Amino acid sequence: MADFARSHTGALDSEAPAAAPLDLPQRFDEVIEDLHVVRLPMVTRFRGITEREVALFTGPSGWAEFSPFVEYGTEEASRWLRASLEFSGLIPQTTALAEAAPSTVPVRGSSPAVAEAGTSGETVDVNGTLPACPPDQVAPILSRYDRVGTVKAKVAEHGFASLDEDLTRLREFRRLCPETTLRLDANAGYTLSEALQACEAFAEFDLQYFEQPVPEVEQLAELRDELARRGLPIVIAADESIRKAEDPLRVAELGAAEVIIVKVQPLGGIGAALDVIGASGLPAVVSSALESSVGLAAGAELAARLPRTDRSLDILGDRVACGLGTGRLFTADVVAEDEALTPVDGAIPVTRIVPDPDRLQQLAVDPGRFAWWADRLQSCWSALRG
Ligand SMILES: O=C(O)CCC(=O)C1=CC=C[C@@H](O)[C@@H]1C(=O)O
Ligand SMILES: [Mg+2]
Repeated sequence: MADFARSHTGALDSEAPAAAPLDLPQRFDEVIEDLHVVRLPMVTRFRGITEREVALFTGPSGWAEFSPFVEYGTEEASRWLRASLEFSGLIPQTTALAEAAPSTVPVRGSSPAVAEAGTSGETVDVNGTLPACPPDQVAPILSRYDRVGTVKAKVAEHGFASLDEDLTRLREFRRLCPETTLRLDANAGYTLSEALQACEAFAEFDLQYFEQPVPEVEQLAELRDELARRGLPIVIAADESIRKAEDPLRVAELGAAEVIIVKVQPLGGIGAALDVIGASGLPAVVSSALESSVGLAAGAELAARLPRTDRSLDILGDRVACGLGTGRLFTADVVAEDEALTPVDGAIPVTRIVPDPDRLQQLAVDPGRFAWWADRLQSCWSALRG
């Protein structure tokens, strides 16, 4: 049993937990045998960070990752915990998940601790991710992805002020990769009028879609109307606007996006994500939340179960390239390179990951950070109990 911090303050965010209370024991350490917290160094700054802390634990179905970004409060982070508990088998799968395609997946890693290992050999396509970087970094970053057919580039890191740098980086990208499918992601970095100017400027790059140019759902809808009025055929995707069960319906009702980006942990699990996709009726792309291979495995399982509609085929093609290639943004992972879910020829396998104990030790955070994560886990656990 891991040595969990006992100094839990019990201080929760004031809001109610994200979904119906779960019937869980009072303390999570009565259930979780083995908790590890590791720090993964990144090859470059991404989303403002250069290292990523993630917590890993195991349950009846195998290893799962709990890795809300450190600034997230308990209410939001407890959805991430619900996802990890479901993936580890510590809480039952939701109906959508249980009813989806068969779930026998192979196991990779040091010791196949999960009995139901299969040999499906299934893979899902991924996109490369190009962070906001100087133009001379474009080639070295892309070379880490070898033969990837789709790239997602981050723009608007400093809002509209980044536009010139973004255009220089994207021109360098197009010079190097004239045929590669390109997506952009502004992480809600523009106002509506800035987004319109940016779309005018980005139209030359032949985009598959543009992810979350503006923060609000209503602004996304207005942006789409105005793009149509100006005859700019840019497909808008919603990412930050899709976090709770009710969000996709609102996005669909307002016509705010033509594509939704879904992430397993923020949405509360694979089953919840499938519900969200079903409710919206919109084409979906699965993205990572910048996870270790353990967390990426849950994303790959969801990606393998994406419904394919005519609209999805039309916008996203035969095989949806998901944002699950982010293993390439780290310099270390919890399994050896040849077992990690890093893309090879633009795809990753659908498989369960068992971390390597030596790596868990080498990458472990210091006791203070471990105690912080154990405390956070307990807070989220208490919130889920309601
Ligand atoms: O989609 C990808 O290619 C990579 C994942 C990615 O972009 C993200 C991962 C984690 C946090 C987010 O800020 C970011 C995103 O906005 O999609
Ligand atoms: Mg995004």
